[in-house]
Amino acid sequence: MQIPPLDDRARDEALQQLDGLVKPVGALGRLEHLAAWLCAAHGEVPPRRLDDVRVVVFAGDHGVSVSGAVSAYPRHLTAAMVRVFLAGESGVNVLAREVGARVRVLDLAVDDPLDDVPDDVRRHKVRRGSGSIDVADALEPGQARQAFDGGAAAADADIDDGADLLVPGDMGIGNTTIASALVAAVLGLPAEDVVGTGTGVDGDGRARKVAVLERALARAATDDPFAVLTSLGSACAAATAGFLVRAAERKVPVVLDGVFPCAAAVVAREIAPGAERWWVAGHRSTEPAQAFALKALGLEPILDLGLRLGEGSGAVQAVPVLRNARAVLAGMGRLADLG
Ligand SMILES: O=C(O)c1ccc[n+]([C@@H]2O[C@H](COP(=O)([O-])O)[C@@H](O)[C@H]2O)c1
Ligand SMILES: Cc1cc2nc[nH]c2cc1C
Repeated sequence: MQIPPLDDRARDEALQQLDGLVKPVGALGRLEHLAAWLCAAHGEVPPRRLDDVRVVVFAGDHGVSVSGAVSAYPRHLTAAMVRVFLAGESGVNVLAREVGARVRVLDLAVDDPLDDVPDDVRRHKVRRGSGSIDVADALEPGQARQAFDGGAAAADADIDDGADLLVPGDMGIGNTTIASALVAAVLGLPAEDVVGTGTGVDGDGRARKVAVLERALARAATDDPFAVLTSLGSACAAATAGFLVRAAERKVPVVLDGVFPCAAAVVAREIAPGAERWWVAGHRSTEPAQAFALKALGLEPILDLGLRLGEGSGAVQAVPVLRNARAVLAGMGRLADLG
């Protein structure tokens, strides 16, 4: 897939202008790098405002959560949370409202008919629950591509509607096991290194997750990124990858969230090398797999608040920082004008 480059001239021009603002050189730290990144993405100095921010929460279930062994919470909470997102009462709904971002939820593979929710929510639904990766492929042949295209269509819809910035969110009991599997497979890491405690499992729970992952990694075909999504991923992981790649293709910056979107990003970069240049990391999650993913993508998280909620909740809190980065470059005076 062809990913457009960022504008290095705009980046250099931005860095030069930042050095000339009424402050010691470099005094705005990483805010300066973020401002220069936005200039490179927009191809202009200063960059455009980031007024229209959209979060898409990809929701789905996994075979690994049926036994209740890999999460601190039961599987039916995924469907229940879809209704909470629709009611505007989830963590990300509240945090997004504070920054004026819109949130929508898409059911890719929730194990519930959800026939009480608007049809639009289910328009990209691939199946009810992905397969249990320790014993079978997560997806049937063709479903990874179908979900990837659904995620790309979701990005297209928001971009066509005027989005300046996109945020992929996730909701799915068992998601941290799937995210760890993707990171381990793509980066060649052992299960023991990538598995975390997710929603809050104890030591035994974490050991069960490691065992599930070891069986999955021993079983799975991982020769290309779509094979990885099919064998170890999920409909949501494939959709998130499609969302990320399409945003990059259309030159719309993305703020990544926690472990699940970052794991999807590692796979998406295999599908579309260079797409990662269009993404920033919103925050550092508590999951080890996210740290490995960010390192591999060359991304440094903006915030580090110990969050482990998912949903896009960390990424939306980084949006004001990005807006501030643009504002200082656009609004501060110049040292040269002091005389
Ligand atoms: O974003 C993170 O890093 C993160 C860390 C731990 C848990 N979560 C959220 O919790 C759910 C997955 O946790 P688990 O324990 O069921 O794998 C899923 O809905 C995620 O959005 C998210
Ligand atoms: C209640 C709840 C809300 C969530 N949001 C994202 N993951 C979640 C997991 C649970 C259990």
